[in-house]
Amino acid sequence: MPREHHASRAAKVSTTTPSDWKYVSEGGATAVFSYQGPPNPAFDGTALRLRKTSNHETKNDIHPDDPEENEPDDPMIQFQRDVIARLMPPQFLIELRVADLERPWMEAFAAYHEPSRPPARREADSIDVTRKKGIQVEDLVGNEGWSVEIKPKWGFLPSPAYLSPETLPIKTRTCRTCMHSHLRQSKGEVAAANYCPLDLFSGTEERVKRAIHGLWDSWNESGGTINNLRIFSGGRMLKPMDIEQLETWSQKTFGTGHHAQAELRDKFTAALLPITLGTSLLQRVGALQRTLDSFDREGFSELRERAWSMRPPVVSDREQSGSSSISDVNEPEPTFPEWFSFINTFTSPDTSDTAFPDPADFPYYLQAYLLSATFKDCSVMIKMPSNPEQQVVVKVIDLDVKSVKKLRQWEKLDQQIVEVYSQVGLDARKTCIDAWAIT
Ligand SMILES: O=P(O)(O)O[C@@H]1[C@@H](OP(=O)(O)O)[C@H](OP(=O)(O)O)[C@H](O)[C@H](OP(=O)(O)O)[C@H]1OP(=O)(O)O
Ligand SMILES: Nc1ncnc2c1ncn2[C@@H]1O[C@H](COP(=O)(O)OP(=O)(O)OP(=O)(O)O)[C@@H](O)[C@H]1O
Repeated sequence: MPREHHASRAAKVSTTTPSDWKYVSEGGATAVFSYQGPPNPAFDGTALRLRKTSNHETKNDIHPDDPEENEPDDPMIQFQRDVIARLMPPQFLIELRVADLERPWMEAFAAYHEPSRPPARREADSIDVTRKKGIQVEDLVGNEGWSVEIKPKWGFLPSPAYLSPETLPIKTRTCRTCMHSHLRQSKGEVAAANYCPLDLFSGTEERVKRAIHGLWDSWNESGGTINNLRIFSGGRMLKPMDIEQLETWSQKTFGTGHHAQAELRDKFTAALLPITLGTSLLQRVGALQRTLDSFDREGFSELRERAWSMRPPVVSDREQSGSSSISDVNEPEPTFPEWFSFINTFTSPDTSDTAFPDPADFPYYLQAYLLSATFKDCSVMIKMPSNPEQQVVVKVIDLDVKSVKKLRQWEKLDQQIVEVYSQVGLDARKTCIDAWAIT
């Protein structure tokens, strides 16, 4: 059983003022603010990660029904401690502390920081002022020096074992992220179309260099709006069109301010390449993504169907919900004791890949699939030293628990990605090479 859980707690954030915090950035679920107030050992060098709430619909939240008065700690904290920490060396993880929040302070905080948020995000969601708990984290951007954030996405090609004859030639040639970028472009959306994660995960100099070039080019072409690459300098996110800001960063970092874009890209790549090649973090993330998702979405859906068909013929959830497809009904969210037992099995030396998974073991494979999704969506933060005494810091962030409520969405997205890519002519299809493919 998991140990009794007592997460460490942050000092009272309501003793700070909203203006002591500076907006850093945000993702789909949370927004992050760096402490920049008066010197205070309880907050210096830390950031606050706050949950957001959709302006339009209920989010795929794992604990939406908890009464407000006994809101649990953010599940990410226990998930990192009991699950992620069993798979990731500690040097790659950041400390997470519970930050107690108070409604009036949250309201003032959200109102103060709203103008700093990107318009598209403001339209979609808001800081959830009803939350009583946030997370205080080590600030990887800070006020000095510069940091790079890479969201690598999916670093592997699926095993062909469970693919349909129609999708097999497509999915084993072009990686999911490159196909997803194509889908986004076909819808007129921004995408990192010059970047292939299989290059980044390859571990070979030429290919990693190509991946960093691709990230830079997409960052540049998208006006810095892609989420696969973010560059921070002096606590602010750099934007390629802000020439003055770019020149200041270049001056401080590379000793000369004025560079042609290609020259700046080369300097950026030269700084990042040895770090990317020298860390074992990417290989570990890629290996976890791959081993936890060993049947692809298609094999997983088939296993799920078979598991449902084996259930006793009582009034099924499907009938109760009036639904005709299992895709519309969810299994319960795994509990922490279940996660604990999963990770024991997964890390056990006796666990071997089975060629034909038993549908009776579906709960295990469901957890594996959810955990794979966490690693497919995480980001790598690289904090460059701001003086010769410091070392480069490489951390993995955004290791949230994924919800079973996303299964249907993942199924639909997978189908759509392949369907749209199947319309690309054979000659125009990208060939992505998986350096770590299990043969
Ligand atoms: O499905 P994907 O691959 O597009 O990933 C989603 C991300 O889109 P991306 O492709 O990285 O731009 C998406 O990122 P953005 O909101 O687009 O920055 C989220 O990370 C989302 O996770 P969650 O809903 O916040 O838990 C991610 O959803 P999950 O698939 O991880 O559930
Ligand atoms: N420890 C940190 N220090 C500095 N900045 C951070 C830190 N953690 C996160 N950030 C910034 O805040 C952003 C949002 O955080 P995070 O990725 O955890 O949110 P999310 O909503 O779960 O993202 P996603 O939608 O990608 O799942 C990150 O992309 C990064 O730019």
